Amino acid sequence: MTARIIDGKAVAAGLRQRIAARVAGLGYRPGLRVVRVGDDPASGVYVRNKDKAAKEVGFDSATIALPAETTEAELLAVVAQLNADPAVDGILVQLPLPPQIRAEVVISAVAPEKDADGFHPLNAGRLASGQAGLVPCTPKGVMHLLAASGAVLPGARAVVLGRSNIVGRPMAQLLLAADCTVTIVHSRTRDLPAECRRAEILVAAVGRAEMVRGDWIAEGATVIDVGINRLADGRLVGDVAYAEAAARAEAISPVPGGVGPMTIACLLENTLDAAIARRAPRGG
Ligand SMILES: NC(=O)C1=CN([C@@H]2O[C@H](COP(=O)(O)OP(=O)(O)OC[C@H]3O[C@@H](n4cnc5c(N)ncnc54)[C@H](OP(=O)(O)O)[C@@H]3O)[C@@H](O)[C@H]2O)C=CC1
Ligand SMILES: Nc1nc(=O)c2c([nH]1)NC[C@@H]1CN(c3ccc(C(=O)N[C@@H](CCC(=O)O)C(=O)O)cc3)C=[N+]21
Repeated sequence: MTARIIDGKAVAAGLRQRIAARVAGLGYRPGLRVVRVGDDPASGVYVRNKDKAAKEVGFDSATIALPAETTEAELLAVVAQLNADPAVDGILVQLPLPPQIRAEVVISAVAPEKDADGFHPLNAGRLASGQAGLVPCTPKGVMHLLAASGAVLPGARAVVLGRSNIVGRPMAQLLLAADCTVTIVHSRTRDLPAECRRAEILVAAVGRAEMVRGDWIAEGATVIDVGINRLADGRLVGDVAYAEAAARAEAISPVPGGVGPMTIACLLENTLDAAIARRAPRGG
């Protein structure tokens, strides 16, 4: 058996098309601002891709590039200005930040209703308590991919590999909200291969190139690979050994062309949802 490929590029293109159609009917351009501190080359590519995708769906999008020596207070002042700007619907502060800036302080300073990343503790708390809010883009993109692949979630055993605030934890919350039986595994888990082999749905977000081997995968599982790892030879690989896993899985997402494009499409979706919620408040 060789697995069906879950084509994130195609699913993301479809999502962007639906977003563009909704934007065309609005009568205004949703505003997105991406703030970048320093010039980490990897971030540069992502930031450019975000800006390009946002403009293509009709957003008013701009990147604010600040020097690497920017202080926390200076960054907070920029965030405050964006919070107060009525033309701005979505704010994203690109991570990682330089060491003199505390990421959690900056994340908490973004207005929760403009938090396009869904990283603010209020939005994280809403997700954990089953309330509506802005949801982190990468796990949200994974849910779109699972839906597109036809995976049946209620009652399914799902294993999430990784527990970061950006991917693993919110991923587990979304799968739980979709009625999966969820297990989170991490660096202190005793027997990772055995835990992963129990998964009907496996989401890998560890940041370790090809750590998940073929014999960690149950026959017929759906595998979503969030990992983006650049090898010494320049190749981009996921957290899953793709060929080995594809020999056992029923469906699998590739890297590149899997979760990555979905993350960007969901950033646009969050910004559009934020614009609609903020500009047309219920009862207002
Ligand atoms: N496709 C996309 O759009 C995105 C992709 N990514 C990619 O996803 C991956 C994960 O990102 P992120 O969550 O931010 O990473 P973090 O480094 O923040 O978290 C990694 C998690 O994996 C766990 N882990 C690390 N090493 C091991 C190990 N050897 N065995 C078991 N568990 C381990 C850690 O456990 P512990 O908590 O115990 O330390 C931690 O919970 C990266 O490759 C990143 O590049 C990230 C964001 C977006
Ligand atoms: N505040 C914040 N929010 C983020 O969402 C955020 C961040 N900071 N910092 C960095 C990570 C990483 N990330 C990716 C986005 C798109 C691709 C992507 O489009 N990847 C393509 C192409 C990859 C390539 O060719 O380099 C793919 O996988 O097919 C990957 C990774 C968002 N992140």
